[in-house]
Amino acid sequence: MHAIVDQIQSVDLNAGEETRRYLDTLTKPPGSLGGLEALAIQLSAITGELKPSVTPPAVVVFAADHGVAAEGVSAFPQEVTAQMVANFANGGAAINVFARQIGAQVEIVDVGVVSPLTMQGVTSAKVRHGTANMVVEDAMQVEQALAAIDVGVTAVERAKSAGAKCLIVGEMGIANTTASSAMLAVLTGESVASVVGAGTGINPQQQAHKVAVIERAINARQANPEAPLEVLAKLGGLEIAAMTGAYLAAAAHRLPAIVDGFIATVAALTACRLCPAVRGYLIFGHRSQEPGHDIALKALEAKPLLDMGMRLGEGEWCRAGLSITASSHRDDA
Ligand SMILES: O=C(O)c1ccc[n+]([C@@H]2O[C@H](COP(=O)([O-])O)[C@@H](O)[C@H]2O)c1
Ligand SMILES: Cc1cc2nc[nH]c2cc1C
Repeated sequence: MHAIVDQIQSVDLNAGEETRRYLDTLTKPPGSLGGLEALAIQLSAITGELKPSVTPPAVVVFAADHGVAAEGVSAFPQEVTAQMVANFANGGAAINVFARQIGAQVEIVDVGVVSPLTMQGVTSAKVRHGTANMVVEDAMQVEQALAAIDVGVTAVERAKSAGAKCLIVGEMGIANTTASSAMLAVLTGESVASVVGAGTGINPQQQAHKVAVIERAINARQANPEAPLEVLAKLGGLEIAAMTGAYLAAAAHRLPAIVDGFIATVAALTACRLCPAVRGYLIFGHRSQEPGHDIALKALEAKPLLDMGMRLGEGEWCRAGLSITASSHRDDA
């Protein structure tokens, strides 16, 4: 496995307990701030500090293409991945607006977009030009999955060196709900039909086709559910691997990491299967409209902070959620 896993230690439960005791000294019935208190306790356990700060935050968006897009599983064509990367780089996407509002730097990382894409504002870290079509062959080799994990690790290390105190990970990849649904079905043993949703907005007929495509891929690839790296390589995606690496690195460097959306949660599940101690470092931002998200959250015993019907995937939670997270530790009352 990637060497970063050896650097991961469990969160500091004693620091969490100290914060719980402190919260109980404040002028309110013990525990009456519910989830906000749980968040404050978790942030202390992550950082080891009684009053940690989550600002400034960093947003990192990983982008890559998926060979399975050729099966007609998305409402959008593959070219949209590269178009959106250009949009992120030009500051015109939703995540740019939200990031500006919370004072976050944004890094866009090309970990495997099909087109060449050399433009200012995009970190070029292509492991390959999109994955292969998982119905026909393994999406990628295990070595490529490891290289993509490494792209995520180094992006987090850059953000930490630049002073980030919390990490918001987003993604862009046409057809990546197909890849994540396939991974999730194998990792949890749930039926494909129960995890698959409309993604970017396909109709019920196209959704039935998407289920059939994923079932064919799962049968053809025969990934071992107990081997997360194999599941990632055979059925996953380059940006999903990079996000997995980002969560591993966040844990290794004791940075709170926000898991935002369905694809991100499947990457988080993969990271936790690779190293269970990662779980304590993850904060679940919001509940996506994608039906598989509930299944992934249940597998992680996670309760998201917000439920607003969002299903973008760029890191959109950050605008609404960062203020909640930050307020759990504001000491100006
Ligand atoms: O994060 C989510 O919950 C989410 C749910 C549905 C779609 N998306 C985004 O839409 C793209 C994948 O959708 P699709 O239909 O092409 O598989 C990809 O760019 C994701 O960022 C994201
Ligand atoms: C337009 C568009 C923007 C996105 N942002 C993240 N995933 C996306 C998918 C599409 C299709």
